[in-house]
Amino acid sequence: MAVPILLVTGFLGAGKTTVVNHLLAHAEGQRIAAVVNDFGAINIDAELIAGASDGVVSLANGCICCSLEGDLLRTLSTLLRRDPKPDCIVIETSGVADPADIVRNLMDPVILREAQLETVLCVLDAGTPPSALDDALMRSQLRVADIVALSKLDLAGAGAGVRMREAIRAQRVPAVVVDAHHGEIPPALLFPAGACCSSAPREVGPKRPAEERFEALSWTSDKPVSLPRLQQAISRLAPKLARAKGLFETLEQPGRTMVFQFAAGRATLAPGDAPTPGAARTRIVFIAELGMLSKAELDEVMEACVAGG
Ligand SMILES: Nc1nc2c(ncn2[C@@H]2O[C@H](COP(=O)(O)OP(=O)(O)OP(=O)(O)O)[C@@H](O)[C@H]2O)c(=O)[nH]1
Repeated sequence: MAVPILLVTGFLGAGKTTVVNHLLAHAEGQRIAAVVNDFGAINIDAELIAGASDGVVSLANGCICCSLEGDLLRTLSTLLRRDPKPDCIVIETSGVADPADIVRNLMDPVILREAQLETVLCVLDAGTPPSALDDALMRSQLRVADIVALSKLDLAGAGAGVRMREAIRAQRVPAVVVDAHHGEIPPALLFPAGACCSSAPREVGPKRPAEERFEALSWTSDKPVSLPRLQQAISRLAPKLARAKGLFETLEQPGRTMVFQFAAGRATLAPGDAPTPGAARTRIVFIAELGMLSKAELDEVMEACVAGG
């Protein structure tokens, strides 16, 4: 019996890792292997996924729909040779990935013999302006989906779910639309029992030329950051950012890792796990549209956040 694959797509910061985390935390004895793809050079997502030490494979510094396509197939082959085999595999794409290309890559005959794409889930921030669904990348992420999960309904305000459903319908997206409060989606919806072998091969359109639209810039330091200065730095950088995320220690609370997230113009901080041995104390990835932010500007703004900066 082929191992079912769940492909999780969605725009930068939509809530994909949150969904994968919830799924792994509610695996109920299922062996779920996860492959996470970070567009930036630092594997932030792998560290943010529960139980990252076993079962989670990170592919960073590129996109599995184009530059890391071979790595994805090799990783899947390795996962499928594990003994015992995983019961299912989750692939979390980066927010800039075109899932149609990944679907095409998963049609590789060697992989197809043992693993089959079961469900494509697109996570969509319910606060996304409906006009943004006209964007070519978002449209591609929605079109290939079997299920669209609306995230951040708690932030989007009354009526956002209804408005978003209408906007999705207007795009003629045939997917089922569900609410995902903080990543909560019933696992049975994502891996319907016994459905795998019966699913028909998917049709994928012609390959689109890779569009270099975003770039990821990393900033690391072995020093902890000053929290107020970091807040100032993020306010300065925010207008230029599409997404940022990172792990760091603060001067105010040394020895504790904080998780920083910036998505859809909103920044949050939360306590993280214990510091990772051997990793830099501060690791932040910034994603911006090409040409919006230079490394020199980023370094200048961020260096002011560390002790003595
Ligand atoms: N309030 C609220 N926050 C959410 C919800 N879902 C996700 N988030 C937050 O949104 C931010 C981005 O979520 P992620 O799950 O990291 O998003 P992502 O799509 O994996 O991001 P990339 O992989 O960088 O594209 C994090 O701060 C999450 O905690 C939700 O339903 N409600």
